[in-house]
Amino acid sequence: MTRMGKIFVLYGPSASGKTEIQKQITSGRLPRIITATTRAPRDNEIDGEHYIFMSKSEFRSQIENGRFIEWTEYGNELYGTLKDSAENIVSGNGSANIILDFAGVRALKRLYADTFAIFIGANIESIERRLLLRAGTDEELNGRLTRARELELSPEYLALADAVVWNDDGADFEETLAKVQGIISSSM
Ligand SMILES: Nc1ncnc2c1ncn2[C@@H]1O[C@H](COP(=O)(O)OP(=O)(O)OP(=O)(O)O)[C@@H](O)[C@H]1O
Ligand SMILES: Nc1nc2c(ncn2[C@@H]2O[C@H](COP(=O)(O)O)[C@@H](O)[C@H]2O)c(=O)[nH]1
Repeated sequence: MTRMGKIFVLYGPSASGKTEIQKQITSGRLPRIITATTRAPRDNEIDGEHYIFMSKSEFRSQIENGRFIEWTEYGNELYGTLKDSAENIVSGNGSANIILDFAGVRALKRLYADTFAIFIGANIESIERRLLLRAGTDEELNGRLTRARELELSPEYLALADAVVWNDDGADFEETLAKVQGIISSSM
């Protein structure tokens, strides 16, 4: 399929700033594809806005019915992109943005040649500080830190990126945002 637009994927370690960046880059010209998850909503998260929240049995039944273009397991939870959420955007000519993990970036790149992956990184100290501020269990915190150390900050993970932006503590968030916006504008 020939499309004019691109799908900009933000990926990277937990707490690197993907969601904060996504809030600022999402617009009529660059809508966001809302994904689905079985994890519990965080305090500020609204069903249908931040994620489509569903039970594991519902998620599994949607997998069996072929409703996902891709899905993954992260921690002990399932995450996936529903065809319905993506189809208006990917069947048109416009661009869109989405947050995915490593498996999701690989899957989307296989499905859509016009996928542009932006790695949003942060050093492990920043990730740990931010995760400690976020309500969550010790198990979740440790799982996310281990995953960041062992996988999400690895050269293999970064190798999928078409562009890399670091957002460590101490970096001015506005500058991070300007870098991401510059990358998107010049690639759209
Ligand atoms: N440059 C920065 N300096 C300090 N704090 C930051 C910076 N950028 C983002 N943060 C903060 O870090 C926290 C994590 O950010 P965010 O939720 O966007 O991360 P994420 O990559 O979407 O995480 P996850 O993948 O775990 O959902 C938020 O509280 C956010 O405000
Ligand atoms: N492959 C996919 N990965 C996804 C999807 N939605 C989110 N994610 C990734 O999951 C982790 C954890 O997210 P969190 O909100 O619990 O912090 C993160 O890396 C996201 O990028 C999806 O539909 N498919």
